Amino acid sequence: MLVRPALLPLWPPRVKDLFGREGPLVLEVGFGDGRFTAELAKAHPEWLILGAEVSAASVLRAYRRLKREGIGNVRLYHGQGPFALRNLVPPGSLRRVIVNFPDPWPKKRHQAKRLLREDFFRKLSTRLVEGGDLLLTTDHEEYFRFALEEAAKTGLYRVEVRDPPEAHLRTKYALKWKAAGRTFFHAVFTKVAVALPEGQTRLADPTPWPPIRRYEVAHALLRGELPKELTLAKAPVAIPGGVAVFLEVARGEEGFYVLTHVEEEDLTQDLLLEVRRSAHGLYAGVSRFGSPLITEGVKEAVRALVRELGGVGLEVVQDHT
Ligand SMILES: C[S@@+](CC[C@H](N)C(=O)[O-])C[C@H]1O[C@@H](n2cnc3c(N)ncnc32)[C@H](O)[C@@H]1O
Repeated sequence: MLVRPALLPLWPPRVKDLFGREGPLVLEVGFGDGRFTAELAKAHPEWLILGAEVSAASVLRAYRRLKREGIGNVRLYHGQGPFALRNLVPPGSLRRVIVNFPDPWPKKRHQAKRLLREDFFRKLSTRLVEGGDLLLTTDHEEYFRFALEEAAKTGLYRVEVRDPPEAHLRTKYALKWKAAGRTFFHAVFTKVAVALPEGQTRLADPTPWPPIRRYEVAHALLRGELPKELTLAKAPVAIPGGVAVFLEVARGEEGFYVLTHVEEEDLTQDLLLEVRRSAHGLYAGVSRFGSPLITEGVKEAVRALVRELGGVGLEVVQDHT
């Protein structure tokens, strides 16, 4: 029931491989405790529902609920909605996206963190089927207006403002805000066109916004003695579309573990890099711990680590970064 992208041989996976059968595909972003997801799955047993949620505690809660209720047509992904949309959903395949009570990020300086921005609506158009839609329900009027404006900027959606369907008012947050006497807002954004890459008048690329590229390995072998201490620059390293930061270095039996934060477009990972003895020399590269996704950004972080090791006199003999 849990989707582990690192273990999938293909991005995006075929719908049949993910769910064991074909069917109308629906994505819910930010499913929280999963009570709405469970109700939706039971009300539409023919639907295939992929949920994305960044909170690990919520994923666990939803996972237990779905298991308890014997629900088989839901897959849960622990991570960002845009990541799921980009890498787990084939282009032109989504019937519906559901967003119930998205985090509103009310402060002006935090608005870039909002999910329903112009860029998201553009990308979404590449994954929705013709006539596919996004349903938004929220208690936050300012975010609601913001989402309407952002979608309108794209010219890719027909938007209808309606009363929220009853089922969308039974989520955990809906019940909380109902008890507080809040008003609810609901809109249906129906795709009428797909975003074209700049300068193009028709869609030539069969996979607009292609999935993130993954790699098998990211390591180097170096000649020299393992240093007694390893001190790495704390300054962020620029990587394509983001940054990497070495947060902490810990000493282990065979060498050092470097807790590394890598932020790329649609993907944020905290992973371990290792500098340790191996049968072929000193290994500097990604640790398998936590099955990280080896992306261009992760490779760039390894390159930065190798550069630092070069600075303390270690010489690269094999470079697989
Ligand atoms: C206010 S809660 C609403 C939860 C649930 N939909 C409900 O109505 O009870 C917002 C949820 O969205 C999740 N979330 C926020 N940003 C997200 C993102 N980019 N991708 C996936 N989940 C996200 C949060 O962890 C949180 O569980």
